[in-house]
Amino acid sequence: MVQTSVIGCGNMGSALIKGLWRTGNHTVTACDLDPDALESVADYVDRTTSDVSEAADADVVIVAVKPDIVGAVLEELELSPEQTLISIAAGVSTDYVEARTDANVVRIMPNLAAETGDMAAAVTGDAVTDDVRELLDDVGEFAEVDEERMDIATAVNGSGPAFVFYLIRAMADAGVEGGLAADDAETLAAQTFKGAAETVLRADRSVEELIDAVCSPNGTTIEGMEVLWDSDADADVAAAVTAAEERSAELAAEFDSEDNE
Ligand SMILES: NC(=O)C1=CN([C@@H]2O[C@H](COP(=O)(O)OP(=O)(O)OC[C@H]3O[C@@H](n4cnc5c(N)ncnc54)[C@H](OP(=O)(O)O)[C@@H]3O)[C@@H](O)[C@H]2O)C=CC1
Ligand SMILES: O=C(O)[C@@H]1CCC=N1
Repeated sequence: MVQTSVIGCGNMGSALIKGLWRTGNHTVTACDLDPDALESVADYVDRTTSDVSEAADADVVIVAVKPDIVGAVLEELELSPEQTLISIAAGVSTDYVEARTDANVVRIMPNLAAETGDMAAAVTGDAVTDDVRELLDDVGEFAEVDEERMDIATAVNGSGPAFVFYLIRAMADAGVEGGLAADDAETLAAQTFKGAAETVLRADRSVEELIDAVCSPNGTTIEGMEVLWDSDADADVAAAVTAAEERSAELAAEFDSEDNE
């Protein structure tokens, strides 16, 4: 069992906690100042605390607070070089965290799907150990990337679920417009995204080949694809990703300038 602490049990921290709980490989301590946040994860952890120093008693400490709180939490957190500190904050560099702890620092950009064991994560840093890889494997898929790629990874897989939720909503709304019950439309749209994603991950065909496979000659899909190919839908998705990437870089620049003050 890996002793793991999660500091900050909001949207992302609680998703990681629930994902880790499902694996059965972790003894988890949840730490948050908000009693309601602790209450919401109490069924998935071994211990809850509002005291950061209690959360320090772990092999792996995941700091899952908002970026602007990371510095304050690190000030309170005394760790040794034998421990691993995982930082998941958007725009907060490995250097920023390393300068404030003695622990091995690993920077990860996770996503909300950790909760169901379907997380896509980017990880960076020299201290990525097999234990960290195992943890990431436990809750989904991961890619090891250079630190300079963390802004784009943040946009693609960190913010990405929101973009996909938006697309699911658009497809479900079209279903409702066509007469499906709202619940059915949402289930059909969401399951279609899930199935399509699984197909991409498992098939040995390219995305283009898979589109071809759905488009029967003189059939229905090609009519819809013609609309998409004639639209700016791909450019709009790319613009959303770029906007998120730029914001991540902006946050990183703010933290760098704080470091140099
Ligand atoms: N949301 C997402 O999908 C993703 C988020 N991230 C990163 O995860 C981090 C957390 O984001 P998110 O979960 O959305 O944020 P939330 O605000 O939902 O969660 C943060 C939690 O930390 C608590 N907190 C604040 N100060 C402390 C402290 N000193 N000690 C312990 N707990 C504290 C907050 O309590 P209170 O509300 O009372 O302040 C809150 O419960 C961010 O750095 C973000 O960049 C990364 C990938 C995806
Ligand atoms: O929106 C954010 O800043 C965080 C980081 C990636 C997803 N949510």
